[in-house]
Amino acid sequence: MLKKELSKRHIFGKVAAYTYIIEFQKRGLPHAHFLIILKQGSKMYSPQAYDRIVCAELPNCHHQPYLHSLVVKHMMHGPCGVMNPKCPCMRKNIGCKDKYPKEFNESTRHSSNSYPIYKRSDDKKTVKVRGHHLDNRWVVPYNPYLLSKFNCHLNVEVCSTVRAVKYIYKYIYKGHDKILYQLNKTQVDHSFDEIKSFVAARWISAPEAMWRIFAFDLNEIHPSVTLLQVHLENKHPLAFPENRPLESLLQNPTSSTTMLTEFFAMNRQDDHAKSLNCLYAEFPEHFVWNRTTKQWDHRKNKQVIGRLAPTHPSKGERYYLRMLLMHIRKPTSFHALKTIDGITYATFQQAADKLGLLQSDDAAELCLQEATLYQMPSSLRHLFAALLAYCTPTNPEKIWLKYQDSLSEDIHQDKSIDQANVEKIVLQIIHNYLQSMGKSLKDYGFSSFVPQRNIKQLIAKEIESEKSIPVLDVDLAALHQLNGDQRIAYDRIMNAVLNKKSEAFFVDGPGGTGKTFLYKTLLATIRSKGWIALATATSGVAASILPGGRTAHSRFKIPLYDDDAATCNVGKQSAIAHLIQNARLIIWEEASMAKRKSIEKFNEMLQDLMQTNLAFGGKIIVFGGDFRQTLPVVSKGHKQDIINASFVNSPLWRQLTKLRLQQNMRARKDPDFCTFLLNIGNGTQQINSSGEVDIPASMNIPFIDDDSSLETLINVVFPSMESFSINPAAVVNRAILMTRNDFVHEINDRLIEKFPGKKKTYLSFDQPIDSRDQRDTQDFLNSLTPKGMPPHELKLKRNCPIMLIRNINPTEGLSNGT
Ligand SMILES: Nc1ncnc2c1ncn2[C@@H]1O[C@H](COP(=O)(O)OP(=O)(O)OP(=O)(O)O)[C@@H](O)[C@H]1O
Repeated sequence: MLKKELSKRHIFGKVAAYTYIIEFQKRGLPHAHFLIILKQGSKMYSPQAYDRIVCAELPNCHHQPYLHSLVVKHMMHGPCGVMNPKCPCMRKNIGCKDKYPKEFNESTRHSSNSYPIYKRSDDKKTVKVRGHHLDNRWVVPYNPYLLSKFNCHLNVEVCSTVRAVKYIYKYIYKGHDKILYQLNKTQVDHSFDEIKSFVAARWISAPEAMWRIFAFDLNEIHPSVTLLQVHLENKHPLAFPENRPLESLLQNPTSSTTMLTEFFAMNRQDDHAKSLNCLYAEFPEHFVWNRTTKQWDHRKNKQVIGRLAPTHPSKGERYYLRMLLMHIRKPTSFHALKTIDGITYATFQQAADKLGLLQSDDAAELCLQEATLYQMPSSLRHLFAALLAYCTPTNPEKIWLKYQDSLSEDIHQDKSIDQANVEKIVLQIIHNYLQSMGKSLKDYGFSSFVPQRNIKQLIAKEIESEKSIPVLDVDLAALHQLNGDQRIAYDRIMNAVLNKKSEAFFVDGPGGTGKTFLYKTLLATIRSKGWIALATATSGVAASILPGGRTAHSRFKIPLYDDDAATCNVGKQSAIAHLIQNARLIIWEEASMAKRKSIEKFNEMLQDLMQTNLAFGGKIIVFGGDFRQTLPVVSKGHKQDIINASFVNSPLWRQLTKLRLQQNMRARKDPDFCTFLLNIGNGTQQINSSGEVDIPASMNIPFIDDDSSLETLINVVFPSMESFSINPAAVVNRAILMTRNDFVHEINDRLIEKFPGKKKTYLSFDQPIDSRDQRDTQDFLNSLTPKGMPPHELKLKRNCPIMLIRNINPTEGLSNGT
């Protein structure tokens, strides 16, 4: 009925789109979150327009007695705060999470990043709710018509800013609450399979069960969205049963038909489709995809929106194909998409360039041009490789030709090398940099470039660079400092290495028990004998701590994305394959943070290289980590998804020899802190009545007010900024963790002001797609802080710590996260 009021009777105006989700909470009663997007002519832009729909005041009890009684009954918040500290909205130190009571306001006005601030007059009118007298500051915004009609709690807000809209979307898509429970049964055989006993479960109350039994809608998006396939010619995914003969699959004509190929076919053969002159994205508005016949049928009713599957620029031609599909109407084939003004181009990229769809490479060029003024050729080559890898310029060869001289200046000095060879050498160096980032110069055009194929030379280079990793005396001497547990682990591992006995280990130790100390000792011992020991870690930061460390993903070319079919990209004849075959020991630190699939793919690659079915190809591997610390990151995953993705869930886990380190070496002088940390990790720390762990008072900074408490925290963590500027290493061991990006920016701003030295500010340049919008949108774009991007205003000082967010040069330790 509510849906009908909104979308059929248009009580708020003509509706362009809506989405809603039904939720069940607390005692299980259903409620809906509805987001309505109005059509252009109906959109509200002014506070006066908001007032026509939303009210946040008590109505007049004489003129509107019914409405007044409903507001009192359903729309008064709390009371909370001092009147009722136990109200469910109350949060420690913050007060009411919904920020009630609100302020009095003479009139409705815009607010910077949330819902509007509604009119709440200070008219001294109060009502008695749950034993307390409440005024207009406690009224939850409502719509008088809907409230009177439905006689229930119905909060109506105007989403006047992008942030408010994003918040609502988050609400709508956040999914259901889940709980995790463990089944304990009497063990007959005394074996307890920890993994199997974890089962994902959803709490369903009786009303929700009824809702589902009657198959009522739980959510809806209107218009619905059809996702359209985007693939290169004959490169579409095909699903088929495992035992189906490949021949029959190939003979089946529908094996080669997809949404895209049939879109082309319709544009060639169907008169209606031809007359529509559609873009691919518009096509589903008129035709519906029949999955069984794999054909587009004429759409009779229902409104839908078409969306092309997103593609990242790094996907090369597929990205440019998508771009063309977004702009070319009624294409009849892949070939037709490449044909512009009668000329057929070799690639989709060239066609897109010809159509003027590609951004100019100005920014990349300007950056290189500026750098040529003061940087040495070797740094310039690094920069050029980074620009290729991260800025995806549209015409890299053109930029290369323009700056070739500056990029080759040093090699040119060597008069024994002729011009043609200088070019080859410089391109090879750039190619090598790109390879360390998992890319190749070939990915960026450079059709005439032939990478150095002399495999013997490449093998020698890889082995040479591993063997040249310096062995530090302190790491060698550390052998005599190992504590009892470390010594046992060291002896077990070295015994396997010396006797070439295939075995895989897992070094399990809570933070600070000296895992890294042990790895460094092992690496030093083995390398000092002239043998190869590969040091890898899941994260770039951990890898940078180990001598010669690389991330496991980059070292073993493990696929980054969860693609079941993908394998480690290590050819049997490649230099890396030889390096792995020759390695006496492989260390993988922070394996607890790696996804089990990555480790399973690593195992398959080793079995393939070593031609054996033994676990990890019979190599001696030392995995390490601490499952009490960070687990694998599963995007938008719930606890159960994270547990499922963990190494412990892999069949390989059972094949590892577990070595335990227990003595905390980092905090030997603070045993209370050690015990506290360990208890948290083990889940044995006592919890309070709300199910939370109380942080001991000695570790807390008392809350006085936002400003002074934050200042105290900063002073405790960074007591002397002066000393850090002399000894930069001291500062990188300290950090303040925050829950939100805007808090991080606020603290970074404060810290950089305190840091000694002259401040330098770097500004980013934001550009809207349509340059005519530059004036209106620039400030807004500058205010955005998307993840993985530095802020618009980046303030730095010499020696201040920074964290890289790209793999600039992994071989030199400049990887993401370091
Ligand atoms: N046997 C030892 N003798 C002296 N110092 C040690 C010993 N073992 C470890 N340490 C020191 O203790 C500190 C913690 O060790 P380390 O960083 O190796 O622990 P970790 O288990 O890797 O910790 P985390 O899990 O937090 O990374 C380091 O400063 C290290 O030098």
